[in-house]
Amino acid sequence: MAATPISLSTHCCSSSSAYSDSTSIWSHQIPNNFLFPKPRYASLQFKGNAFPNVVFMQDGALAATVTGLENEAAHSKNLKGGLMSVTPPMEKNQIGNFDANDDKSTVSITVVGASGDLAKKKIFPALFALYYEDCLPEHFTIFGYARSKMTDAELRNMVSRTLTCRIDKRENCGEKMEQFLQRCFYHSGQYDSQENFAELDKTLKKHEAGRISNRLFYLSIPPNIFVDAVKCASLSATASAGWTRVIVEKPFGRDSESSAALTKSLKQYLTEDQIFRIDHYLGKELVENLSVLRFSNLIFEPLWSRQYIRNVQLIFSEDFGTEGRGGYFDHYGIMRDIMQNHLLQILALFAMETPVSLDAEDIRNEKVKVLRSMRPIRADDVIIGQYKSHTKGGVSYPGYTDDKTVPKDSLTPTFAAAALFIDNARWDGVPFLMKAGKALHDKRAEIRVQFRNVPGNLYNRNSGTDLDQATNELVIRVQPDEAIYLKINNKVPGLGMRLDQSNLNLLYKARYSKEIPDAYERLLLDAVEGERRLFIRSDELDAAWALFTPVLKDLEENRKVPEYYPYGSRGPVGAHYLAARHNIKWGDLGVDE
Ligand SMILES: NC(=O)C1=CN([C@@H]2O[C@H](COP(=O)(O)OP(=O)(O)OC[C@H]3O[C@@H](n4cnc5c(N)ncnc54)[C@H](OP(=O)(O)O)[C@@H]3O)[C@@H](O)[C@H]2O)C=CC1
Ligand SMILES: O=C1O[C@H](COP(=O)(O)O)[C@@H](O)[C@H](O)[C@H]1O
Repeated sequence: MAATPISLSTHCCSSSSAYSDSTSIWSHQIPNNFLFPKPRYASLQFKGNAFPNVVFMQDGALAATVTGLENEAAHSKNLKGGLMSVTPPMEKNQIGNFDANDDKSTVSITVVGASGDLAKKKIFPALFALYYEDCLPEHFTIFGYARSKMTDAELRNMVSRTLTCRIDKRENCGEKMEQFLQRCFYHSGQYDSQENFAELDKTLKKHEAGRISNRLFYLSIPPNIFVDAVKCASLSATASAGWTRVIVEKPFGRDSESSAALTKSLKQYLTEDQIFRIDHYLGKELVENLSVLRFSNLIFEPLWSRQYIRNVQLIFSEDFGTEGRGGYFDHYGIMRDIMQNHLLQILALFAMETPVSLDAEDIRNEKVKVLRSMRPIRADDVIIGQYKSHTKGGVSYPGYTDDKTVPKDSLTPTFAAAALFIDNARWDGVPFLMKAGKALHDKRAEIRVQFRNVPGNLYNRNSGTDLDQATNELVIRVQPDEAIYLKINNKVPGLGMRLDQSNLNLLYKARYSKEIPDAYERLLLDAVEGERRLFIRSDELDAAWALFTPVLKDLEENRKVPEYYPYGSRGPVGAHYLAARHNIKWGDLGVDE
């Protein structure tokens, strides 16, 4: 039989082929004893065949689904039955970006700042979850690097206290934890010492045992030492044969100027492709789902414009203060901590045009375009607040400036609300309201899309229901209790004609029994796989800072005094005035919240 070109790609943990690294091989069939990287899925796209068939291979099984064929079951059976063989035989390490069964290469993940809060809280637990789900390559090692003196055993002890198992999968958890911890090591060193990084390099090499080394450095350190650490890692501990990547945590500067300077410094040592700027909100399930909702359902995209959408609200609130992080926070404030990154990233995904494909560069190109179409925020369109102490039920909650690491006269906002505008054909005149605050009455992150009213208002005439007050609203609740729900008007059952508003509700925990992975799991896996779709490109960052820098400068230079709100309240009343100026009511005040 003549050979048929097929392109083969692998991706982990999801049966949907949102992205892939492809390797073209010439073959007409695949051997039934071929080892596919467990539990990743491999998709084989046969080109030049009569039918557009895609074969998904799961857990090494030869076929789970064959789409595009008339009789899927029969073909799946045939494939399982061993009709397949590869000519020429394919090397295992030809698959995708890495092959979990690949004996020739290894991935070393170094958590720089391993003794810190984020490493303990998020990074090590996410790495364990990936290990638990068999998503890490066969040969991997995790290194903790920080100045603190620790032995491997002490690091393992520290890490073990933070690990938990998936609620829905507890089998072998203790065993898996033990195996994971045996892959964790510690190296103590300074962040600005090339010598210390050269020692780390030696230790990494020992563990890599002559395999092709791929290295991922996670900078979980304060931003003022990012460049030192990158310099030393790049000059003294770069992978010699494989790839070297660096995950950089926010903040990426405090304004356009400092962000550009940081990018310039990082690029002295790394190419843009090696820099993975993390915004963990992009790794959240419902934020990922935003594009799926828009681009895979016919009913939403046609409504996604100024023609039907009255306003969009991006809301973030936490029911605790800056506890423990006041020192960091005071230098940044809520607009830099939450709005300029997390909320703006969501806005960009929400408002961008349809990308050419789901490839990282196509998506990021669209995000940059929409960000560059936005108007820099005006000081008039921003209100700021700061929480003050409050006693409730005999418990007293501290004010922001009660934190010992915060100056007593600090004017740093812990709450802000802003109106943003996109000056393009799709969104002209539609207010995008953002609201973010700490020490509020609840914890939530959501996107609310308020639609325009129904023209004609037939039911007002006939039954006295004012539909102008009962417009449709689509809510994408990012957390907690992930959900997508749509408020619609319906008739109250009975002989009369009375209207009611109800929710069409997709509540994730009711629909899916599987636990939702933490954002850091997805992002770490993507970084290991070289998938950049959910990381911020430098031009995106520039565009984001261009929107916020002028207003931040204005507020700070004029020492604008924040509106004080009690700990645990709904925030400053100014947020309502701001919304009212745009003829809008915040959606999170309703009964469905
Ligand atoms: N914590 C969080 O929830 C979040 C953090 N981030 C970002 O992640 C990064 C790490 O955050 P986090 O873990 O909270 O930070 P930490 O303040 O806990 O610092 C991490 C480690 O860096 C070292 N370190 C701290 N201060 C200094 C200093 N002045 N000079 C040199 N080394 C220092 C310490 O290790 P040692 O002394 O052992 O060297 C410390 O354990 C930061 O960029 C932060 O902005 C982002 C989102 C959330
Ligand atoms: O980046 C940050 O995010 C957290 C909130 O993250 P979440 O995943 O718990 O919603 C916020 O508390 C912190 O101030 C900020 O730096």
